[in-house]
Amino acid sequence: MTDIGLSAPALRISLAAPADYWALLKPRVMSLVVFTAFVGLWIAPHRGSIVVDAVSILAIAVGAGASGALNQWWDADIDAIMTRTRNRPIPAGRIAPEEALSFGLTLAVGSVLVLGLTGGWLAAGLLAFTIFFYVVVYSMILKRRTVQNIVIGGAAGALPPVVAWAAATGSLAWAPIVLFAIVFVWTPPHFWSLALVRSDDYARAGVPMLPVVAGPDATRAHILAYAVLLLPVGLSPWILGFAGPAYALVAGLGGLAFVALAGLVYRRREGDAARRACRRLFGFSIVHLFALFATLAVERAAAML
Ligand code: HEM
Ligand SMILES: CC(C)=CCC/C(C)=C/CC/C(C)=C/COP(=O)(O)OP(=O)(O)O
Repeated sequence: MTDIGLSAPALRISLAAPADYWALLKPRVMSLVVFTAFVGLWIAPHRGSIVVDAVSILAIAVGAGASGALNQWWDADIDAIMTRTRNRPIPAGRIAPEEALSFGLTLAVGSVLVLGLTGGWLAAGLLAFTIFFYVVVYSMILKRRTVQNIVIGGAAGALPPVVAWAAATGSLAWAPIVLFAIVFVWTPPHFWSLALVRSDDYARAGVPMLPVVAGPDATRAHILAYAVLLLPVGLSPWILGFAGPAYALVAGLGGLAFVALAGLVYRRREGDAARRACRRLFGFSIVHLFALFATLAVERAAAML
């Protein structure tokens, strides 16, 4: 918070810097979430005007950011304990929890209403459900209670392309459900590769992440299993006929590279080599998901020429 310097205590006003509100939205993580939503809308068969579609994507982005702010409001106590998160605006004391709560709630309600007006009430209902799932089901209920927290909670991160498809078409279909499945299967290895390196943080905060509860070796086996599963799931848009050969190539080669990197995580169990393997898989997870969705979008753009 920036003290704007009025000296009498009754007149002291504290304002958080815009950068701190921005950080409440978890912008880097949400950028990829919003990109998957954009692709869900882009490949949908019926699209509205460019302005209406742009406002729909903006509403989904704001809803995602709002859920990040509400997550940080709820998790402030554990974020204060973990090295990775202790400098976030609430635990660092730069934003008051109640400010974050009203900021998050206002953006959440606003984003759902705007999406209702531009993309229809099916999409708005799905966005509201996604925010609810991340904040209430994942953050408030599962995260501190079950080792399967991120497997189930991952559904929230996988829903944005479905929300966006619904905004474009007013209905649902198999294609967005397949996109949901890709992000859903991708999330556990994405997250556990980081959790393996950060397991001390989670242990100190008392969060029952897989490496803390089941140990690193079981986590490595889970990572490898999900990486193997991601290969056919990643190829399914091509198998089902709504993606072309470029996509098949990216999903096939990228999926094999993902399995290979997960294999290295499985085999390298000690010291710096183990940590490097985890960081490499975490970094590649982001590149791979981006590449899958970007290729779908480019193929669709090429088909429209
Ligand atoms: C339950 C689901 C998920 C969990 C538990 C999770 C967890 C995390 C964590 C802990 C980080 C590190 C963030 C940080 O350094 O503060 C991270 C980074 C990231 N996540 Fe996820 N994630 C999930 C789902 C997703 C989804 C669905 C996406 C996108 C579609 C995504 C995209 C990213 C990106 C792009 C980063 C890197 C951000 C950076 O550069 O700092 N995550 N994730
Ligand atoms: C449209 C909409 C509402 C989208 C939401 C998308 C969503 C649920 C993304 C999950 C992203 C994420 C960073 C989870 C982190 O888990 P965490 O909160 O346990 O991570 P942390 O320890 O970094 O806080």
